[in-house]
Amino acid sequence: MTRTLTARGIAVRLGGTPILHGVDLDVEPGRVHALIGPNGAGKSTLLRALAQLITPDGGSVTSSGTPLAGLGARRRAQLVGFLPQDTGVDQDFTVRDVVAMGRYAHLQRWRGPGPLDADAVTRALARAGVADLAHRSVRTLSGGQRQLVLIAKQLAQAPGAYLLDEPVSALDVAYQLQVLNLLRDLAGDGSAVVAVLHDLNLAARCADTITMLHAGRVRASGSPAQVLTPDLMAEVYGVRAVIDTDPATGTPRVSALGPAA
Ligand SMILES: Nc1ncnc2c1ncn2[C@@H]1O[C@H](COP(=O)(O)OP(=O)(O)OP(=O)(O)O)[C@@H](O)[C@H]1O
Repeated sequence: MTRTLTARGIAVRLGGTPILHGVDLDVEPGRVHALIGPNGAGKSTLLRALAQLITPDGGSVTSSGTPLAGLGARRRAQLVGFLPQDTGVDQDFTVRDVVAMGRYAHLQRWRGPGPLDADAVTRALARAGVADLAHRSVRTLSGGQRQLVLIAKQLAQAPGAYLLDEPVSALDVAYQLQVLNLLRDLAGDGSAVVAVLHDLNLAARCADTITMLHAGRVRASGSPAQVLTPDLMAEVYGVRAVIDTDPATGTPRVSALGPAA
């Protein structure tokens, strides 16, 4: 399912405080789009608004022209999937059970899962690299393993757009690369992918486009080379940074050297 995800003028207030001020975002199918910005810039809030987990006070989110607001949960889950930043799980489900919950979006009303759903779950477990954990209780997993399991759940859900809040924050370097390659593969399949990434060099390597948020507003949006500039690093992060080209990957490389002058 190839669908464009578009946000226009997203405004959000939380606890009476304005957090997002008219944010626009365009994510094309087949593209990985990174959201970056300092702590508290509003990245998670924007992702939650895109996923309709919070109702924006203004603006709209559409999937290839279909407004997400007001859709039923099942239809919405076909269009967008969300990986939260906090992957804590309280209940005593097996890994396979959790991944199978991703199939909810595709089950017929009054019908249980069928062989196609079971196949989709098996493939998702394998693709996320957690097939060997399938029968473990999620409560017994490490933070990184839980992150991979929730990514597998999204793969089973197979939405039009994947929204991932810091999907590699708990992962070791090998799994970081595995997940970032997976995001590229999902885009290659025609999905729209939006990921909050704190590691700017990983964002530069993985993303086609980057949006930089600052204090609830889009400060810059474009290719990694357009967004990762010394001026914006100084203005938005308050750091003096040298940007060169990583000789191994050919993508921009950010070296933060100290506080901005
Ligand atoms: N429920 C809430 N009530 C009031 N303010 C909130 C609430 N949730 C978040 N905020 C505030 O909204 C702002 C944006 O938070 P958000 O989590 O979206 O930022 P972020 O860019 O994802 O940050 P981080 O990189 O630290 O995860 C912060 O100042 C935060 O304190």
